[in-house]
Amino acid sequence: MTQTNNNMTVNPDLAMERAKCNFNVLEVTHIFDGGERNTLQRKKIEDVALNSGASKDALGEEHMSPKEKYENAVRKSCIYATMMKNELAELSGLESFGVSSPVIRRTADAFFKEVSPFLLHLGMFVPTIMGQCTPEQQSYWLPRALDMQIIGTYAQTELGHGTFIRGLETTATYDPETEEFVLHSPTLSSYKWWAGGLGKTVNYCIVVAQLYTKGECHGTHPFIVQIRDEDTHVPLPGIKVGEIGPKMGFNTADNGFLGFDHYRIPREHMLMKNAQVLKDGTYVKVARHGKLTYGTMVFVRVVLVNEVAFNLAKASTIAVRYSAIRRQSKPKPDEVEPQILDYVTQQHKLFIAIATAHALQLCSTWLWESFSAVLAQMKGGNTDTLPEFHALSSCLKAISTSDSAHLIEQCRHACGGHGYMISSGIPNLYNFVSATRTYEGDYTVLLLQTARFLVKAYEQAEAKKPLTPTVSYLAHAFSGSRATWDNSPDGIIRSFQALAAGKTAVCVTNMRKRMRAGLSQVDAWEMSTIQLVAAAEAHCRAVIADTYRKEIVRLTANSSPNVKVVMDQLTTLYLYYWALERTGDLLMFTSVSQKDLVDLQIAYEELLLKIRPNAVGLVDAFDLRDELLHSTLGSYDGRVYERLMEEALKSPMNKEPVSDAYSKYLRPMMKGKL
Ligand SMILES: CCCCC/C=C\C/C=C\C/C=C\CCCCC(=O)SCCNC(=O)CCNC(=O)[C@H](O)C(C)(C)COP(=O)(O)OP(=O)(O)OC[C@H]1O[C@@H](n2cnc3c(N)ncnc32)[C@H](O)[C@@H]1OP(=O)(O)O
Ligand SMILES: Cc1cc2nc3c(=O)[nH]c(=O)nc-3n(C[C@H](O)[C@H](O)[C@H](O)COP(=O)(O)OP(=O)(O)OC[C@H]3O[C@@H](n4cnc5c(N)ncnc54)[C@H](O)[C@@H]3O)c2cc1C
Repeated sequence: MTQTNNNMTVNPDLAMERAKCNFNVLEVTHIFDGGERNTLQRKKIEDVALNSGASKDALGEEHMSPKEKYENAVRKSCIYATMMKNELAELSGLESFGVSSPVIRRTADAFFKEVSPFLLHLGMFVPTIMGQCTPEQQSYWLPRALDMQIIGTYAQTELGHGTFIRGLETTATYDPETEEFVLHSPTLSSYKWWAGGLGKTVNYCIVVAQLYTKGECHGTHPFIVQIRDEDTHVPLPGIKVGEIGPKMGFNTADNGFLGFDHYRIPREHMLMKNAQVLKDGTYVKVARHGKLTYGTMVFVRVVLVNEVAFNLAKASTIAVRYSAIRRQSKPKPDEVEPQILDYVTQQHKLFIAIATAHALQLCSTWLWESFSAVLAQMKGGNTDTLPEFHALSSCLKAISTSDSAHLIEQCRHACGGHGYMISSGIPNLYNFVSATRTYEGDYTVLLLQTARFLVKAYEQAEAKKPLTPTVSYLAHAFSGSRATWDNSPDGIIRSFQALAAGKTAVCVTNMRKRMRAGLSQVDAWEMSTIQLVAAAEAHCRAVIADTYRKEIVRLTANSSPNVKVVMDQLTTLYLYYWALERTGDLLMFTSVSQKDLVDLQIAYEELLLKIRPNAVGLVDAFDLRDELLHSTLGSYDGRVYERLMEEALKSPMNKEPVSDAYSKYLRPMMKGKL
């Protein structure tokens, strides 16, 4: 039986859940939007972008051929880009449209079940122009790029190398005679590979290549390169470009390959903010830090934490709403089948997903603010805070993407068979987010970057030198005794820090032992990398836990009592969950006893029950319109079975009563005539 609510027919179980929610949902929405004003502004943007129906497809994307899917994605990208230039630019209060605004990103998702072929234009091409060009170069390129007169991408990765940027093979050799760079792909493995939009969409790209001048190699540098004619879109002579083929996801992103045959570009097309080549070929280093050319990657790593938090919020909304309407099994024979959300194991799967979406959302805002502070200092020529920020953004990118991918898959498990339907929305979310664990720096590789910083910080702590804020806890690593366990939130956070310090200490000790036994520093490091990755992960979990807790306490200082309670319950759940996931480590590095852990498990289970009545309210607070969810299982009205059937009937397979395959193959085979 269904119930009508605000002119909408709502599943009665969902209506009941909403009736029993005991906190003000809108208040929580405001917290995560950063205030009521932002919520109103976001809703206005969503109304303008989505109410016209321009985001809808006549035929579901999943039923289109690859070519149709791509063309449809370009069509909608153009509609959305035009909206951004016109209606949305003013509404979003952005000086330049689109660049990294989470609201604009969020709204754009309504237009694409997978991704826009313009993602790299806005996500990396424009940010590279902003971050790597001189003011003169910027004034030439930025207006054209922002106005979409040119469309670009970021072509760094090659067939042979993605992680090891210093190993890239594409060359850019300066010719002082003509004042040009000659771009060349000397081998098959030097072909650029993966850049989004490169296959068919863009006419420009940022190319990262080894710079040679006066016979000397100066390492990788970025160049802006035209690859297609601005009018006909035909690839220019000397350019070999195409699309790389079907992938697990990102199938509307036309990721491409690109090779150069002695292709010439003007000298001014080297992005010269951090290093320059003068007309006579003299190389001049401008930047005070050698890794500033990696700046766009750092920017995207920061953005990605927000991006995956948003996608996890979507998956948890779908799975929690579905779990409220789905009834299964009969543990008590005299009662009706329970909602699957009543099973404690289901709550264990789902509430950590909600808490993690909150934790990552708040960490992403905090990380963005830290990034702005680092950029402001660097503007004044001070790069002192960059190593700590690189270590921080690396581990947060690695852990947030990996945790989100894992939890999105867990949300799919929580939806049983129906979660496997494309129309549930979860497979597309998983395919998108699982890629984020690899691109923009692979998980292991980035955690090893953080580990480098941790080891150095540990050595500084050992020498009683001052420590930077995110690793200040390492100063307590030398007390000689195990950290005292205490199950208060602050106590658990201290234990997580003790765990990170303990793991780092083990790594340092083992590396020193191995070196004393004759291993080189490089080999001793390599042999310790499993533990170094674990130390960096532990550090990151301590940072996330600490930031989440502090931010929630700060943001709910003036909230109504029930909002305070439910937010406190979720942060506590997050801390208990990770303590229980790491019991072995806690036993190694803190004074926790077996009894403490048994008690903690019981406290965790009781907490799940306390959160249970508010579960639907908590996902409603993400305030994700149906257009953003793209889900038969997660829509606000909970008409799950009706939607599943409606979607099934749209399948082209159902257009004819008997498939052609019957007369072609089945019948002859069954009649013995094949
Ligand atoms: C509508 C609006 C839209 C907005 C968009 C919104 C959302 C979407 C967002 C994004 C777009 C979407 C999709 C993106 C698709 C994916 C794009 C890509 O993948 S682009 C390619 C990315 N590639 C990588 O990330 C490569 C990873 N590799 C590296 O980063 C490096 O090679 C390395 C692993 C870090 C090693 O570098 P290197 O060999 O040069 O350095 P080391 O010798 O190891 O270290 C020396 C030293 O330098 C420090 N360091 C390294 N990197 C940095 C850095 N970035 N910043 C500061 N410092 C750095 C390192 O720590 C060492 O220090 P020390 O220990 O002191 O010696
Ligand atoms: C969907 C998608 C979109 C992309 N878009 C772009 C784009 O627009 N532009 C662009 O330039 N690139 C893009 N990429 C490429 C992406 O940045 C790289 O794939 C990524 O950086 C990983 O590099 P790799 O593929 O070389 O992996 P590899 O480095 O070959 O990794 C393979 C394995 O080796 C391990 N490994 C590698 N090095 C080490 C090490 N030093 N220590 C320990 N383990 C190691 C890794 O952990 C991993 O398990 C995209 C990739 C994907 C999947």
